[in-house]
Amino acid sequence: MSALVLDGLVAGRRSRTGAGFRLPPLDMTASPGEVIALIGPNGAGKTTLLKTLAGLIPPLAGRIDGPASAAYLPPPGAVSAAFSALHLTALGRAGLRRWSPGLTPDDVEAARAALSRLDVLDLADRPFDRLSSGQQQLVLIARMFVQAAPVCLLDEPLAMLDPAHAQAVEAAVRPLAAEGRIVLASTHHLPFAARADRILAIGPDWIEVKTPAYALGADRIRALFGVETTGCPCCGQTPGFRP
Ligand SMILES: Nc1ncnc2c1ncn2[C@@H]1O[C@H](COP(=O)(O)OP(=O)(O)OP(=O)(O)O)[C@@H](O)[C@H]1O
Repeated sequence: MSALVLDGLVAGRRSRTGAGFRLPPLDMTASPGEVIALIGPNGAGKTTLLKTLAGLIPPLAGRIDGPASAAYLPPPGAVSAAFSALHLTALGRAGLRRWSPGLTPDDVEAARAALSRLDVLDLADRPFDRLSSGQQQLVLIARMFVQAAPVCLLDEPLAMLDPAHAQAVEAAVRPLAAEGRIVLASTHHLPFAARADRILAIGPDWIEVKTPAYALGADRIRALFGVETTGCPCCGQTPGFRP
């Protein structure tokens, strides 16, 4: 799998008057197997950047080179589907095989394996729309496993989750990368960001990609959120760092 190379990428939103939202230029190379956490205050531009990387919003300037396809996981509650969890997971394979009027045995097998891997095979026959937010997140991450996308973009995967589901979702993220994918995940949960390989922080007029130890230092947290803390401004938990 190849690296994701951002060369002077400017993500933003155009407005009719031309004065839309615009992030500073971003230069970054992400390697296969890397987990990068996106942090920044509300409205900083995390979703805008992820959607730009997913090809859902055109860049305002610069280049995105590397893998041709990316899978985008929207924030919890954003996906509505009347299919079963198994069906929705299996549909992740739609781009990988010839057109078929229904699911093939291979689709079903791949979906069952992915759901089982995330310990949610018991949800297979449940309608996706009737699952809780945390259950839906796990199913959508299972779909990422069958999608085989080299870049996985997760928009606040831990939002609205209780500690147990947050732990389960976080535990599912690292294996996505361990299979050689590049994972970018936005979050307001700094202990989760602390366990990433690198942190992409979006400030008021700056953007930087640093180690967790640097990005979560008191100075950078103050610059980013305007709060005095060495722990997570949301939960007070002290971030831990990967060795
Ligand atoms: N569809 C849209 N059209 C125009 N501007 C938008 C649109 N969506 C978001 N914006 C603006 O773009 C800026 C960045 O928003 P974005 O959703 O990317 O921030 P975020 O960092 O993901 O925020 P949060 O942490 O609150 O989810 C904000 O000023 C927002 O108002």
